[in-house]
Amino acid sequence: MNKKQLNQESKPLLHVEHFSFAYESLKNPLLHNLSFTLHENEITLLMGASGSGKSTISLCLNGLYPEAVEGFARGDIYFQGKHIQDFPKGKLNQEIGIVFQDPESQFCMITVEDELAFTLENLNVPASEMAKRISEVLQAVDMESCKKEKIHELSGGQKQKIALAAVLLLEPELLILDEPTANLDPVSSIEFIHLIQQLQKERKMSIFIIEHQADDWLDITNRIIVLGRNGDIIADHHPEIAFTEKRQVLEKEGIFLPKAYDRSLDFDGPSPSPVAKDKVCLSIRDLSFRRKKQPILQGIDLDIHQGEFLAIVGENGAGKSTLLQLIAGLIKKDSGDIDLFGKPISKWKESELRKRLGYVFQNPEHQFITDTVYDELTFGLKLNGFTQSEMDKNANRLMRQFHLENHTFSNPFSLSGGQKRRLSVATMLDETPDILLFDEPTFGQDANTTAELMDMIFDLKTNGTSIVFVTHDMDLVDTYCESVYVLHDGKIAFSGEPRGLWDQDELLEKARLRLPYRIRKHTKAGEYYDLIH
Ligand SMILES: Nc1ncnc2c1ncn2[C@@H]1O[C@H](COP(=O)(O)OP(=O)(O)OP(=O)(O)O)[C@@H](O)[C@H]1O
Ligand SMILES: Nc1ncnc2c1ncn2[C@@H]1O[C@H](COP(=O)(O)OP(=O)(O)OP(=O)(O)O)[C@@H](O)[C@H]1O
Repeated sequence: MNKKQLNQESKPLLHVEHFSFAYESLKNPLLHNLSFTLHENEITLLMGASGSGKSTISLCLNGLYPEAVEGFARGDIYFQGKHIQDFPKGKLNQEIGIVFQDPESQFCMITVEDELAFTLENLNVPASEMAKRISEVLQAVDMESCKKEKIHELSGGQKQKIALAAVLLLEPELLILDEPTANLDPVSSIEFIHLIQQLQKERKMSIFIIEHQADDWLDITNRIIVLGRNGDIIADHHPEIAFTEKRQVLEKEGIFLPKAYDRSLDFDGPSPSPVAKDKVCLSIRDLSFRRKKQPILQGIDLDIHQGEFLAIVGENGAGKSTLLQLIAGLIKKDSGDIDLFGKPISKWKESELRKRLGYVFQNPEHQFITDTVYDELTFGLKLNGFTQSEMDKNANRLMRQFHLENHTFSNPFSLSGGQKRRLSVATMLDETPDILLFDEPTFGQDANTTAELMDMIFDLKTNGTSIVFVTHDMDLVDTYCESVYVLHDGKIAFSGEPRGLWDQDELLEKARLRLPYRIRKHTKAGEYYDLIH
């Protein structure tokens, strides 16, 4: 088959006909009269602005919505020629496996092994076969060593791999992946895509992937479907056509063009002017931390200067989030010193510490404490005795800035993944602290919201706030950060300006990092096939 054609000649697998969907709590219907067909053996990417309804479609396709939510659907969905409503309970979820955007919401059991055994039990797999099936699937996602681990103790990227393993056990005909690489380190992300390609070939599955950045999927994707802001399909083409002939439509929607197609990129790269490193806000000396007697961090030295934009990078499980939690005083060090403005972090009063230091968690849901977006944005102000009109003014400003103005009274947990992430950042900006810790602040964002978020964070830095930024996106590190720390084997394996990191081939490989695109483009290094072969 000519790869440039859609898979029209393959057999249809799932057919959506005039399908519309509305949430009861939203003023306007979300999805409008959608009609499309997914074919056997096809790999399709679904793209669209944050909040356009991508996750909602995927939950409708496997019959979870509208049943599990307060919403209305109209139109029909057929799987293998049969209406999805005619499938026996539980059968459709097996045929159409879905890995949720937030893998945590998918787990029912405490340990990895129990979670996978639970899935097999539901499939009536005999106990004697279970151990073998569990080992095989953990091997496929490179997580064998975590079989006995508690799921809540895994890092974000590790959880994502376990969620995939659980769904693979179902041996679905159609696999839906909602932003599957969002929390993976750069090399794991490439390996994951390679794994999906292999699985697709071996199991002849169809795959439907929701992604904001198509770059690394391009080689294996047959088709791109784009959902517009008005809830209709605005493009459905082979990637090459979508990103050339339809590029203006996509750009208007705020969709990331793959870097290879994005002529607007400045390949010489901006170079953030180095901050004057005279004022240290936070200093870490010889910091060590263990979990269950295992060293996670050892002998860490790190200074955060006023107005510095500092990145912390490293492979999944390297200890990046742990380091942020130690800095924020949320967990206690085993040894060493963490001083904020010269005073040990443990000596600060909780209320004072929170004013000085803001922390945007890796999982936004861990941060929400109220029932509405408005309450979330005004929680701190209320505690500090601000008046109603001051709170309104502040909340309205933040909702406008973060495109949440249609969600004032929405429950934070009902927002889309990207909206949740933006809310979690916004809540830290009611009163700007001296240091802001961001754990992967841009995941789940489209091109426009990423650019806006980064510009906003950069403005904070320009006004003197220190930014500590955990990310897997080396292009952002290259563009925005003055300093970068690489965590590897519990230690700091590199610290300095990003440009000093990009020629450390051995370290980049060990720490599972990837060169930023502007350098890959010139050197042709770190391309898809270099990384997986
Ligand atoms: N359970 C729910 N109840 C009410 N509204 C919801 C619910 N889930 C999602 N929404 C709203 O529906 C819209 C679409 O959300 P959805 O998660 O489908 O978007 P998305 O395209 O996947 O976004 P993102 O790229 O940010 O993940 C958003 O405005 C969101 O706030
Ligand atoms: N609450 C916890 N209890 C026990 N172990 C944990 C806990 N949280 C994390 N860990 C373990 O500590 C190590 C470091 O995890 P951490 O979340 O800091 O990594 P990370 O670099 O942020 O990873 P990722 O990029 O995947 O988010 C991992 O091996 C993880 O399994």
